[in-house]
Amino acid sequence: MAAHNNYGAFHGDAEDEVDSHSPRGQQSDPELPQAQELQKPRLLLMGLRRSGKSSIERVVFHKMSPNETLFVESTSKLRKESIVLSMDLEIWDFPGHLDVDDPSFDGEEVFGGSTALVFVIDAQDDYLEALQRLYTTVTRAHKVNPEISFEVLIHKVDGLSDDHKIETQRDIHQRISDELADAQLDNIHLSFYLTSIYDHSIYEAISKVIQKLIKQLATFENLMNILCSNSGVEKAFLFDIMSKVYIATDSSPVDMQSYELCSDMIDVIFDVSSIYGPDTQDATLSPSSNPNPGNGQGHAVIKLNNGMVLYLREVNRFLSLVCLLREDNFEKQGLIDYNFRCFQEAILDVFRLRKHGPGALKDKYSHSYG
Ligand SMILES: Nc1nc2c(ncn2[C@@H]2O[C@H](COP(=O)(O)OP(=O)(O)OP(=O)(O)O)[C@@H](O)[C@H]2O)c(=O)[nH]1
Repeated sequence: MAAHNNYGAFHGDAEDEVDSHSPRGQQSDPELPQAQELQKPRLLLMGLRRSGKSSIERVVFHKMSPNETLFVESTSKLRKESIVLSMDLEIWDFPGHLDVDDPSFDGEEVFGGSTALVFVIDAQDDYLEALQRLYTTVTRAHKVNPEISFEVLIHKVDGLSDDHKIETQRDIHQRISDELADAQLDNIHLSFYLTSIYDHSIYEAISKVIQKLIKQLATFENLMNILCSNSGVEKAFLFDIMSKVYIATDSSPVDMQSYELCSDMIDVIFDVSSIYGPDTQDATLSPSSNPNPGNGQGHAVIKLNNGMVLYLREVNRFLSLVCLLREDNFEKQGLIDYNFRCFQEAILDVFRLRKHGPGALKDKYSHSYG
């Protein structure tokens, strides 16, 4: 153990060794791209002390309730975690006192193998020190790994008025852009999100961060566009059901209200199904607390009192599609179901192709292989 190592990570004293965690007892799905054939994307969570990093990770990936995070202890050493969602992911949660200029910090190792750096700024606090840390972290990381993406969460905005939120984002953006420009580093791109664990904003932001890690995102989006335009669907989200992160949506703009409705549907359906649903192998929808996988056949409908319908269809045991459409269009449910089956098959083909290469679909599309 390195005596003066203030992040305790790479010399064997990390708080948790890379610990394979799958929420609610899941195992990796052989149908999905797995770590051995993909390099597992690694997300770094950084920020000052008590900015809310660990809370974000616990709320989104461990289903901790926001109020419980009040009792989360300050992180003293790096926590590494391996998360199995619809994709494998590694998350490294750094303690707030981490100094990337400290000689014991191995920037090559940390930034070299990482895909995204999520920097959390506490918007309820004076953020000048955080901006200074953001600048040093970003410049160091970019030097080591120009491919790494920078995601800045302006966090705890639940305490701010709408005007104040916008002003804070503008100010933070301006200050960091000026500093980077002064150092002639304006080629570094940072994305900003206003977040809070007390509403859906944190899920939306993490969804966007995760989507950047998905190489097949454009294919998923295309498939969703085709499904929506041929089925009269206004908006559709492909959700990772355990985290409620959406890994893809169609290309129409995301409005927060539709996202909240679709995301809440997952909670409602899985809560109801965990109480009233069958708890055996034939469970069609796998309830949140039920380790039995769904079989990709589950579906649920909620008719809203404003003439809209929410329609959920399970794609496989990790993913569900949630659509928002007009009740009139839902009259052609047979057509929607047929289109959904084509969509489901195409999504699963993408995963097979990714895992096994073009040969995986040889029998199915023999004409295209000569
Ligand atoms: N109001 C509000 N409080 C939050 C939010 N997110 C986290 N917190 C609170 O912020 C405090 C610190 O959260 P942590 O997750 O421990 O922060 P951290 O960045 O991991 O802190 P260190 O472990 O010291 O690096 C906790 O009391 C959380 O309840 C948020 O969105 N809004």
